[in-house]
Amino acid sequence: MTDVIHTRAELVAATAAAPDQVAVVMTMGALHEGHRQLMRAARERSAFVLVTIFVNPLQFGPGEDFEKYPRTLEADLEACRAEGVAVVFAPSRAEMYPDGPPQITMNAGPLGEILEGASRPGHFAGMLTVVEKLLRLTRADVSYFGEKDYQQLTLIRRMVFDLELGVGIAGVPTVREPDGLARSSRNRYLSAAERTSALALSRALREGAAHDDPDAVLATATKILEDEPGIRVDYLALTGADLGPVPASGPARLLVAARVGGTRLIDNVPVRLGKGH
Ligand SMILES: Nc1ncnc2c1ncn2[C@@H]1O[C@H](COP(=O)(O)OP(=O)(O)OP(=O)(O)O)[C@@H](O)[C@H]1O
Ligand SMILES: CC(C)(CO)[C@@H](O)C(=O)[O-]
Ligand code: BAL
Repeated sequence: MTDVIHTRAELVAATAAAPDQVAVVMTMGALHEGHRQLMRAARERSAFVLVTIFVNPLQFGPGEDFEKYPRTLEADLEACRAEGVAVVFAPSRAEMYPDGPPQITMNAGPLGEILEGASRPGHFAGMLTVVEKLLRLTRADVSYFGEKDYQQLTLIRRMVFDLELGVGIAGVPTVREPDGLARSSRNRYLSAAERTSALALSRALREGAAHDDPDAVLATATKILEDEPGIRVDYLALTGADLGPVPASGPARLLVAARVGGTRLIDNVPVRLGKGH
């Protein structure tokens, strides 16, 4: 049985009665296989999985897709029931921000300024603010996030470390379509032709990551992206696994963001640099 609740009072009652650790999966709804993988990972750890569904206005900039973001609550609840989720918390905007937009918000620091942060100013401050609130409101023991949003995951880990939030953060590898496209709620905006163009992102990352030399990684990925006329690349970046400088050898990350028609997509993969890795 999955309880669907909308208020803080109901949330307090639900978590007080939790029979196990509170394992939280935070989402903006329009649930797909990627979200379901997070729920399954959470279920392995706890009998009490709580999913939040909230399209957080604070993390959307002017001209972004806050209004048109897909809202599919009934189908989302079906997915949560099928995954054995104990509680779905789907608050209204007023429930989350009873006094309007908060005056005190998170500062995402220097890691919040690069890549996604450079393209979406204020996005990570808004994201961290709601994640911190949801960690507290749900009394989470552990929370699960996808590597698809790798910079988000990295920043959440950093916030938990820097602010001693005392909650576990678990990362889950990106779930892909059989042809490689990373699952995303925004994929449903794509026409058939755009979806074909969008495949260049995962192909560029996959073929780039097959190399162990940074120049070859970037040259391979760049060529594939340049050869696809249906996309406009926002960034392609090779970083350390912590999003810092590229190491001479060892784990690194290759990240991309691009517009396909009117849709902005992101993706990333791990890379092993240096011979013998
Ligand atoms: N393909 C995926 N594989 C693994 N985790 C995912 C995937 N897609 C989303 N997630 C994770 O699900 C959680 C909720 O993400 P969100 O609701 O924004 O979905 P989304 O599909 O990333 O949406 P969008 O792409 O439109 O931002 C995040 O932790 C996110 O990283
Ligand atoms: C973590 C999150 C639910 C916060 O709004 C959102 O950024 C997302 O869906 O990845
Ligand atoms: N998936 C990250 C949330 C966002 O794009 O706003």
